[in-house]
Amino acid sequence: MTRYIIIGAGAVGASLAAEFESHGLDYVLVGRGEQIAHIAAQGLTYRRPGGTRVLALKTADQSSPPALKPGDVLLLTVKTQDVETTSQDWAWLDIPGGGLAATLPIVTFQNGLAAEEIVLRRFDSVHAASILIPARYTRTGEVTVASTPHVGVVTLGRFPHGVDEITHAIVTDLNRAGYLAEARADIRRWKAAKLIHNVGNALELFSDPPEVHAKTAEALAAEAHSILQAASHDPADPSERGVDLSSWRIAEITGDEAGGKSTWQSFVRGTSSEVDYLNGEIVRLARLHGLAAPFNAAVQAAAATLARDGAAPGTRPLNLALPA
Ligand SMILES: NC(=O)C1=CN([C@@H]2O[C@H](COP(=O)(O)OP(=O)(O)OC[C@H]3O[C@@H](n4cnc5c(N)ncnc54)[C@H](OP(=O)(O)O)[C@@H]3O)[C@@H](O)[C@H]2O)C=CC1
Ligand SMILES: CC(C)(CO)C(=O)C(=O)O
Repeated sequence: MTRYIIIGAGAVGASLAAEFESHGLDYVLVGRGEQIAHIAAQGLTYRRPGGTRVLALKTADQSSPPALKPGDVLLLTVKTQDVETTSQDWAWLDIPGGGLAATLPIVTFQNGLAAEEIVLRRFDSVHAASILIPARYTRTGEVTVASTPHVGVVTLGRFPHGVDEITHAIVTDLNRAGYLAEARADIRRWKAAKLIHNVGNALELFSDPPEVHAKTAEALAAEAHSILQAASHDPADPSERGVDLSSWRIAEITGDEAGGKSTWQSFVRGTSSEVDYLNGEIVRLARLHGLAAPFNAAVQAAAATLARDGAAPGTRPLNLALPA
């Protein structure tokens, strides 16, 4: 059985560990700070639509990683801004008995387009995952996943393109663990499609009325789509999915307010946000191609200044001037 080394014990990583534990897959969850110390000592409080469980998980602190074995697969579930350091820390670890961790397959779960390019500098077998999951981590030791009946939807492919035996084996294990997973040879198109959605994440940080947010989200997405196309990214269309999402839905879980995407969670926890790799990726691509992305640039700057000023989410309007 493959052992998965899940690096990053937040919303995506801890929920993967909880599902692997519940479905008999082998794994170790590697985290840092209070979060992993709490999970190791008291278990993970795992909230799902069917109820809340406290799960004892196999854990390690990043300061003393588990001894690696040939056949291990690394699942990278940190935010994009932590991918450079994390992949450097892991790539050059020895596998006792021979070889370096850089020879092991690694799966990048990050939103945006940057993670795979970073990891590919050190790892050969890079598998990119695009994950749709309403996972929330705002309280130490606790993760909520409100979707049902499947935990999340994962599209997975070898980066930059193709699928291999390892891709298929990981997809099989994710399906066993309760995810709706499929292998795709054109994973960059799926990552680009998800980014069009994620450029709207930052809107939850601002206090404008919902109808203004809805219009702003449309403008951000349209701008992202046209810049991605200009940069030859050809985002996938949802109709191309090989899995049926018709029964997949988000349920209400008592005790958690609605909304709360990953960017908002970072602000609530007072940690760094991924905005420079979401809206900032669109801005970067626009600049590389002699174009402009004014809406995404404005949202990136507004989120950055909110963080710079240590202001809480929801305390300022965005006040973005949209075309009539
Ligand atoms: N949350 C969600 O619902 C979704 C998230 N995603 C994407 O998944 C990726 C992960 O997001 P998410 O799970 O929300 O992020 P979280 O911030 O919840 O979790 C990341 C965890 O990684 C930890 N970490 C950072 N660096 C290291 C390190 N060197 N060693 C060990 N642990 C480390 C962080 O610790 P610390 O807190 O100390 O920084 C944090 O606990 C992101 O790219 C996000 O965009 C995609 C779909 C949905
Ligand atoms: C929850 C989801 C799927 C919504 O955009 C996400 O990708 C995020 O929170 O970053």
